Amino acid sequence: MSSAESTTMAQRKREKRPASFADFIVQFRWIVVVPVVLPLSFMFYQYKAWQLTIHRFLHGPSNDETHAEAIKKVQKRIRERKAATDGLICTARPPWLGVALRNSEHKRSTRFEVELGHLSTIVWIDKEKKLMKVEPMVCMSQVSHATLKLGLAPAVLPELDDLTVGGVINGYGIEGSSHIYGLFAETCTAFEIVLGDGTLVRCTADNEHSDLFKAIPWSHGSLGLLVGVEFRLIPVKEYMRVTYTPVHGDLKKIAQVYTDLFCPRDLDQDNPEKVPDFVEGIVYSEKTAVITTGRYASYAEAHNKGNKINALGWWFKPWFHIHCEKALETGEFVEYVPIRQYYHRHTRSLYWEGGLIVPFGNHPLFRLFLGWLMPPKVSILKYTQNDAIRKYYIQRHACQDLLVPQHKVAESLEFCHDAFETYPVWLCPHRLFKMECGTMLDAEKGYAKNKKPGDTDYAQMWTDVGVWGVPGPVLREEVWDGVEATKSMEKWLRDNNSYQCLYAVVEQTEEEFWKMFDPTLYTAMRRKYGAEGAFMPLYYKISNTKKTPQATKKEKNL
Ligand SMILES: NC(=O)C1=CN([C@@H]2O[C@H](COP(=O)(O)OP(=O)(O)OC[C@H]3O[C@@H](n4cnc5c(N)ncnc54)[C@H](OP(=O)(O)O)[C@@H]3O)[C@@H](O)[C@H]2O)C=CC1
Ligand SMILES: C=C(/C=C/[C@@H](C)[C@H]1CC[C@H]2C3=CC=C4C[C@@H](O)CC[C@]4(C)[C@H]3CC[C@]12C)C(C)C
Repeated sequence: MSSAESTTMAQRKREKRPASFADFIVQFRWIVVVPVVLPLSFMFYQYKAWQLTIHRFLHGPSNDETHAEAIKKVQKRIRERKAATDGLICTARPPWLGVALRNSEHKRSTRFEVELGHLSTIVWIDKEKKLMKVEPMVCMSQVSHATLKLGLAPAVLPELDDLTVGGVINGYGIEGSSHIYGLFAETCTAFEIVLGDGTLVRCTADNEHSDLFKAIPWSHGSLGLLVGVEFRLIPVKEYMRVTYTPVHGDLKKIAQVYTDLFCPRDLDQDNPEKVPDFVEGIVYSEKTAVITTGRYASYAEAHNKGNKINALGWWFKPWFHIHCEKALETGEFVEYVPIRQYYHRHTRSLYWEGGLIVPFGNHPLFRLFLGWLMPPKVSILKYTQNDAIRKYYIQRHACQDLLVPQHKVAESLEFCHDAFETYPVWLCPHRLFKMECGTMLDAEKGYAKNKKPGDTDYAQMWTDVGVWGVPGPVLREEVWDGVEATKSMEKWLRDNNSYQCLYAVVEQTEEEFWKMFDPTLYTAMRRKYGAEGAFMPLYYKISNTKKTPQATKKEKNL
């Protein structure tokens, strides 16, 4: 059945549903956001910047010694824990401060909180070795600020200023360069972990703790507390040469054009001539998409006569996804974007979620006079949202990412059209390196015997399909159930050897969860490194269910 036919079916089945109080509150949320949340967000960013400058002025730059002292505080706190009476360990970060959308019920149950807020400095940058060491609460804006002025950048720099290094490693972090380097955690060379008994271990891909090193990504702090990270940097140029390629056709055609733009059919995937530095797809409807590909470019190249430079990061410029959409009318075009502005292209509009929060946010007059206040800080949005808004985002809104093998992109788009009918959809490719040691995520078994475009012997190409926004039926005021849609997506993912991203709301049961993710290495590492009975287990942390005293007790006995 074609996606067009299935839409019509879905539309016919759905009954009308009158707008509720929650719809009303969400529609007029801007009344609080514009005069309150935006100025508060702005002040918060200024405060943070000054705090860092003053800290540096008073204490000088951080180094391995100051870092070691900071770790001791974490070890001391963990050693104070009485296993028999205290709750299980988690970080002391309040849920509203984090970027994740899920409920963080575990932070409302009995728990033993460990403060990591003081671990928020850059320890060093080694320009020669192209390595950087940071503490886990360092956020992405600090990383890009410190590295770009040296002509370097993390190989993968997840977008959104407030994401923390600890968060994108223990969860996941992706960017348009992930088709070359993998997810953020895969660009890391060492993790420092404080275990349940307060011991500090340094693990790397090939030392005696390499098993723990491989198990940390996606573990959400359930194996130990991450207190230091070393990761790779790459040299970057001043500009990104961006090509905007429009696609008109069905979802299969969109998936094909997208794949062809970065996966050479002759499988010559490691040839930089054939593979761009950056890739991203924005699917605007089941018939239209724009794929952007980027290549680093020097100042001299960008300023060659005839080249178009677009400093699209200025506050008065149109939001990036709206700008890209123009290619559907004008046809393919090329322009040069200053590199930092390219890295932060979706930040001002929170991808396209900003449009639901400030509906006139892309209006030229708003941009001109107040655009510099954007975006609202996710944490302040979370802090000021009431229960009706929180439930709306679970029941009447889509915010999920599906990680699917590249050869399943077309099918996943068709599925998403049927289940969510939410546009735009984000496409971001990423490599999954072949692990074969029971990591939670891995390339499909045996994929290398039948390699498809994008695959190499050591990694399979995957794509993050990001479905964020208001579903078609909700826009048409029809019945649509976000919980049911999420459950059907989770089933589809399990049936298709694919994965759900865990910053979002998870509805599947624990049993189903461990069918989606491989528990082998994770479970072994919990046992080997003494995390059982010390750190909250993963499913307990990410699931949406209320943490009753009974549930906590059961988890403690694990
Ligand atoms: N471009 C991208 O890749 C984007 C990614 N995201 C998502 O946002 C999430 C990150 O948000 P952020 O606010 O930074 O992180 P969070 O505070 O939400 O942390 C994410 C998880 O990691 C655990 N964690 C965080 N730091 C540590 C640490 N130092 N040691 C042990 N465990 C830790 C937390 O444990 P605890 O619960 O105990 O606090 C939590 O379970 C990512 O995981 C990603 O899924 C969102 C937008 C964009
Ligand atoms: C997964 C990616 C990006 C996802 C973003 C689009 C979402 C990540 C967290 C989301 C949000 C968190 C909390 C919110 C508070 C609510 O009151 C309003 C919505 C929101 C701001 C919500 C909006 C979408 C996110 C920012 C990748 C991999 C790029």
